[in-house]
Amino acid sequence: MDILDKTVGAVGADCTDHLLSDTTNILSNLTSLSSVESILLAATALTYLAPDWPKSSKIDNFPKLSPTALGIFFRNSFFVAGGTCFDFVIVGAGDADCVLARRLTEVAGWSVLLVEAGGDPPITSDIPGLFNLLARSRQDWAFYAEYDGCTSQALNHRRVAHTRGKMIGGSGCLNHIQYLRGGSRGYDEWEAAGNEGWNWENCLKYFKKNENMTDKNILNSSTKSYHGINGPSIIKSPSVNNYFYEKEFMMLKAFEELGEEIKEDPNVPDEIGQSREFFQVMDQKPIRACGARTNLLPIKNRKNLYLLKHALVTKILFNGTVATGAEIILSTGEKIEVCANKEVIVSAGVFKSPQLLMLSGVGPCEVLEKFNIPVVLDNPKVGRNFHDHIFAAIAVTGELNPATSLDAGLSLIDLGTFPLPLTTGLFSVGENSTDYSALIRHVSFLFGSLSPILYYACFVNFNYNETVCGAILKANLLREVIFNNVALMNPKSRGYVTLKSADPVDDPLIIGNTFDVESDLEILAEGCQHVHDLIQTTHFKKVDGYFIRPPLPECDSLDFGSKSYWKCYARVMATTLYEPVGTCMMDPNGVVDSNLKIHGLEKIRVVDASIIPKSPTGFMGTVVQMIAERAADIIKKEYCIE
Ligand SMILES: Cc1cc2nc3c(=O)[nH]c(=O)nc-3n(C[C@H](O)[C@H](O)[C@H](O)COP(=O)(O)OP(=O)(O)OC[C@H]3O[C@@H](n4cnc5c(N)ncnc54)[C@H](O)[C@@H]3O)c2cc1C
Repeated sequence: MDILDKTVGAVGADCTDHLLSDTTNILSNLTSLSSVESILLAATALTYLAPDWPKSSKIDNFPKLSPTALGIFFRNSFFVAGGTCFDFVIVGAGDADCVLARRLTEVAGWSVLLVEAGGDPPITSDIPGLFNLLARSRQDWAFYAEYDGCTSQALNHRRVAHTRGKMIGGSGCLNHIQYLRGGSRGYDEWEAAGNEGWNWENCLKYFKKNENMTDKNILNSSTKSYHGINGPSIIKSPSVNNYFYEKEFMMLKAFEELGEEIKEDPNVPDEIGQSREFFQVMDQKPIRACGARTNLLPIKNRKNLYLLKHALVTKILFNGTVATGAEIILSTGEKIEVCANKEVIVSAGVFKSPQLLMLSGVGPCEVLEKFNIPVVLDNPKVGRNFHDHIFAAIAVTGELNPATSLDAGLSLIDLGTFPLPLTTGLFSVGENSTDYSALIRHVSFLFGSLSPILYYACFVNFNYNETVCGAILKANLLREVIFNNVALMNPKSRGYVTLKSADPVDDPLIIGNTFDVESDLEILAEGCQHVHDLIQTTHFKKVDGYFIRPPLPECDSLDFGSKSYWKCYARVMATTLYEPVGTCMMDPNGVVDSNLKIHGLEKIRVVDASIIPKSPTGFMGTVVQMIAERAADIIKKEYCIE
């Protein structure tokens, strides 16, 4: 039985239940396009060599020995025995962990063990244009939120698909590597909520510390002072060819006609404006420059760095309220325990971190009791405050030009043209155009006609159903499609993550509560309507561009263009922009304090996207790397290391 068949809750009274509609003929023809993708993949793979990722430490039944001493003799093949002690045991080797590993192992006297459930990133991760293929692959945890009976009916199985990386580098190795920090206000709000030191000025310091901006235009501009040039994260704008340059310019112009300002540099803290995109891409080669490559690879031979791959942390061990280590299941099925002299750092991401804490006895008492988990600390906030940048897609057609498919296809090989997104920007809806709470971000992706990548993006990445993707792919047979992600930046609704069972191998239970607060839906609906108006601009009129209106049984009886239509559209089309946060919230009354230590416990911190109390308007990978940079400094300071 398909795992998804287990899902699907009750359908709300006012929501029509239309699960999967008729498959179109077109669609079945288009499935053969995956062979195009295979050819492109094979051709592109030839131009790459897989990097020599750090080796996993060997596991043996050695008695307790100093890992540092062993490391001297067994570089890359040292032993981690049950009971071995490290100064820091880090759960995960994801986006935050790679930064932490780099910074903490700078202290030669500290030993650091990363325990990662996945293995090495595959070649599809290296090639930026192929990141779509990683969704639902072995490297994706592939979580799904529960159906709430009322939203996201246009998705397969009516469930939001939460892709999360399961490999060295975590989600950073399958994300879209767009580099966007967001506005200053988002960070200042963290401090205003009682999280001392987490303000824009301080965060900027750590964004810069992490950054190696290589874009010549930015480095020669007045915004240079906002950027770092000595950090590990390589940032650049893609060197676009004429085709993409022209399209980028066209989109910026179209948004300008809709009344929006054009910005040269999206990473200065102004809130509102449209700009082209910046990415984490290697400087000379178009290879993903995610945290694993830029932070972990360069330090893989440090003698105080230890790594266990294909190893799942199943429990944090406590002595009273003091964290002492971790229980780990190895790929062989063997269970071992390691101990942490200084700290355990939980960095397993927004879904797995709260799950692991609960499995270890830290969380809401009633949940722990339900699953017979001995209580270490009753904290009702663990798993709460879950929120995301929810988006609805507005797809419009561009030029009627079959030849562009060649350009789009070739862009996978000529990676100088990657990535496909053209522009991004923030705008505000509602009567007050500077209303911060009503901010919307759009990301516009261009797909040349007959694009296999659009097929993947629609079905696999965004998980839209056959009816929706059928309409979009039909339009794409002969025309370019501009796929706009219209995303809510400051949602008030909050969901939660909790346990499905006491089995650490089980997925956590994810409840989105997406539009619990009605104004969230109203703002997203207005955003959709605004982006739909692109078709009224000069370029789109010239090329007879149109909005690809997918058949939506829940909405089709409503007046097209009315407020109620757009509200219905936004509700039914709602899905994730992959930026969930908040489940181990940093707050004086939350889960961690401003030093990221868990309230009420000792020798344990959380450092990942789960600590974000309220989503800023940037992309979360960018934000998480900054958080890890600052966390490393906080830790060093506590141990009096300069
Ligand atoms: C498809 C997609 C596109 C995105 N696009 C962008 C973008 O363009 N720009 C951007 O800035 N952000 C983007 N993001 C968001 C960004 O990638 C994430 O927010 C960020 O990487 C999260 O980092 P993290 O450290 O919190 O978690 P992760 O990077 O997910 O790391 C968690 C790690 O812990 C491991 N783990 C979990 N549980 C255990 C356990 N029990 N034992 C051992 N290991 C465990 C996981 O396997 C994983 O490696 C995107 C995300 C996705 C999924």
